[in-house]
Amino acid sequence: MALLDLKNLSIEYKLSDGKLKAVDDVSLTIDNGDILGLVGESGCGKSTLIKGIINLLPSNGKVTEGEVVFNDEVLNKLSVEDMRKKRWKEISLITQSAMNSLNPVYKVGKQIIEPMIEHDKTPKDEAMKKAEQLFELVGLEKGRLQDYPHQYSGGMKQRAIIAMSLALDPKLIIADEPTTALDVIVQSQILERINMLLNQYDGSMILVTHDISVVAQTCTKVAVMYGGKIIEYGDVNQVLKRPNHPYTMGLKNAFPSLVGDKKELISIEGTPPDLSKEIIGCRFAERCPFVQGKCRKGEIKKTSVKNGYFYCARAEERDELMKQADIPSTWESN
Ligand SMILES: Nc1ncnc2c1ncn2[C@@H]1O[C@H](COP(=O)(O)OP(=O)(O)OP(=O)(O)O)[C@@H](O)[C@H]1O
Repeated sequence: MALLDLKNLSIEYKLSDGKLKAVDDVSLTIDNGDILGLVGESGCGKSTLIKGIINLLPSNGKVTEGEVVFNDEVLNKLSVEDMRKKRWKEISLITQSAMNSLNPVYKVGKQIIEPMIEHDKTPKDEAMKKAEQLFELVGLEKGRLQDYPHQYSGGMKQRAIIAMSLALDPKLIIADEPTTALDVIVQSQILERINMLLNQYDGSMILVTHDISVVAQTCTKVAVMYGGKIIEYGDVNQVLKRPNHPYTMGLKNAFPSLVGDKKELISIEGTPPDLSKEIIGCRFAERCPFVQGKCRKGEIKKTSVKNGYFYCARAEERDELMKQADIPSTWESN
């Protein structure tokens, strides 16, 4: 049984003059120990998807189809109160704005140990010891536990929130661009340490990022989102070494490789589609250098591969497309 199973999940926002399908028929699974990278450009539906998973959609947002199954329980049918009980202990969320959720009137240490004492009935001195270890993990001095949030910089608050979200050994951490306020080296150090900690108790993580290099370094699985749909999903080694979808091929070209030779970075011209309009055919067609007539017609079929899938009308020609995708001139305005 998977820890998290998203089954054909669709989410819509109501607009004053219509609706917007921000998540379209998304399916994926996360097992214990998996670190899933959810990548894609701004506006492609990543935040909406994670808000849908934890039942935190704004009032105009709604799951219109599908299910979020976590530990054999359908989360999108739970009451707000039942869902609240699961947060922190079972599923913990780290967002950029979370750093504003530190309470200014309490010392940071108190805020970290309180959930351990309340939820897990951990004795106070043990909780404090764990808080110290977590601070070490995120690179904060333990003496800082005695400070108030206003004595912290933005980056320090971010680290404290990460420590807090790990305090109850949650089964699943959902981290929405958790380290972008920090510099690149610190980012990768912290992600590596979170990984090590999760490894100790087989915890899992969904890491939302627009940076495919971070995924390569941190994740076991990857879901590439574009225009509300996961257009490619699978094991990280498979997807990043041998991408099947032209958008993934393009993303790979657009980020520096962490290992290996320096290569020319090629950006993908254009912008993602407007999700408030109906999209017929492939949603990447407007920007795809390999677009043909058949890409603009009807539903694009799903092609299953080992441990994953992708949606491309030219799936059979994948090897040839990959060769062309490696050539910079392929991506010049088409
Ligand atoms: N409350 C809302 N009401 C209406 N539309 C919304 C709302 N929130 C997001 N959207 C729209 O849903 C789509 C997906 O947005 P979402 O924030 O999920 O994308 P994202 O990939 O997380 O982007 P970013 O990386 O910028 O956070 C966008 O078209 C966005 O404008």
